Amino acid sequence: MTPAIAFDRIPRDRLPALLQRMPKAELHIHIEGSLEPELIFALAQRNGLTLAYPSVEALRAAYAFTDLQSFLDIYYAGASVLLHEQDFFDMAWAYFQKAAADHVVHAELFFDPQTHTERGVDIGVVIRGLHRACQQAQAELGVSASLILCFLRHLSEEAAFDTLEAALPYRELFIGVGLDSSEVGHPPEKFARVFAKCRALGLHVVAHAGEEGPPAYIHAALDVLQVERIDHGVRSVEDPALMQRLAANRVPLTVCPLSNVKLCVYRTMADHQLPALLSAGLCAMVNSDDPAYFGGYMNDNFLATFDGLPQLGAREAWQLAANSFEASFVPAAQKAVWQAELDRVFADAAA
Ligand SMILES: Nc1ncnc2[nH]cnc12
Ligand SMILES: [Zn+2]
Repeated sequence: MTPAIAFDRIPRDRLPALLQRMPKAELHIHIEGSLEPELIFALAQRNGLTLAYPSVEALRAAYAFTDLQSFLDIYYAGASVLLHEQDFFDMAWAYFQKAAADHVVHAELFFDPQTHTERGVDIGVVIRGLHRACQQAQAELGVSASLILCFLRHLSEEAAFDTLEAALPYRELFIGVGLDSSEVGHPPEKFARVFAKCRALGLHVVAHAGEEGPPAYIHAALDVLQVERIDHGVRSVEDPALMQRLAANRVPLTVCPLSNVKLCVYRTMADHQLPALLSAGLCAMVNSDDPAYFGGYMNDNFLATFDGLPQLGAREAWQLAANSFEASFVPAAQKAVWQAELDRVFADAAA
C-alpha cells in the first residue's frame, strides 16, 4: 500500500539525492561480477598468475559486449584469479563497502561455485570466504547479507546435483539456489529435478529467465522450477497473459537496467521497459547484476535509469525501493523496519 506521501511535491532536481539516500535492497548481484579490474590484477599478482591482458586499462577496454555470451566469456576468465578463502572475502568486502555507501541495507549475493570448483578450488573455500564477508558487513557496516548458490545452466543437471551435494555441509551458510549463465538453449526444464530437491531441502529458489530467453522460459521457471523470483524477466512484456500472471501473484522481477543496455537487450536506456513493468503493477526493482563490468553499482543504476527514463519520478523511486524489500528473503518484521525508514525519507522530502 502506498502511504500518504505527497510525491508530486518532490521536484525532479531533488530526485538524484533522494535516489542515493533512500534505503534499498539489492537482490541481483553476482559477487564475481563485482570483481574490479584493479582487484583482478592485485589477486593475480598475489597468487602468482599471469593474465591475458597486459594492464588494468587493457582489460577494461575489453569490456565491450555484444550479448550475454560475449560478457560471460570474459567474466569467467576474470574469476580465475580467485583461489583462496581470503580472495573471496576481499572481493565480497569490496562490494559491501560500495553497497553501504549506496545505502543498500540488505543484499542477497549470487555466487557461482562451479566456476571455481572446475579449477580445483574447494567449495568450502568459496563459501567460507564469502560468509565471513557477510558477517563482517553486518557487524561493521550494518548491511545485512545472505548468499544464493547459482547453478551454471550451460553445464549438466548432473553437475548441478554434484554441486548441491558438495555444498550441503555448508547448508546453513546459504539461503537459496539460482540458475544463471547462458540462457538460450538451456531452458529451466533441464534443471527440474535438482530444483525439486532444493525445494525439499527448504532452500529458496530463483532463476534467471527472460533476459535473452523467450517468455516461455519465464512460464517454465514458474511452473516447473516453482521459483519465488525471476531474475531479469524483462521479456515478459512480450506476453500480456504472463504480465497479468506476474502482477496478480506479485512475482518479483529483479531487473538490472545497466546490464540490459551493456548486453544489448535494449539499445539505450530510453528503450528499457521498466516503466511498463511498474505501471502494469509488477513487483520490479533495480539491481546491478555485475557492477564491475556494466558501469556501476546500485546508485549508478538508479541514476542512469531515472536519467534515461524521465517518465519515472519520486513515486516510482519509492515503489522500486519498496519492491526490493517486499521481494527480499527476510522476515516480515525486518521488512517493516526498512519500509518505515523509506517512508520517512520520502515524507521528509515531500514536506
Ligand atoms: N546477466 C547474467 N545473466 C546470466 N548469467 C550471469 N552470470 C553473471 N551475470 C549474468
Ligand atoms: Zn544476473
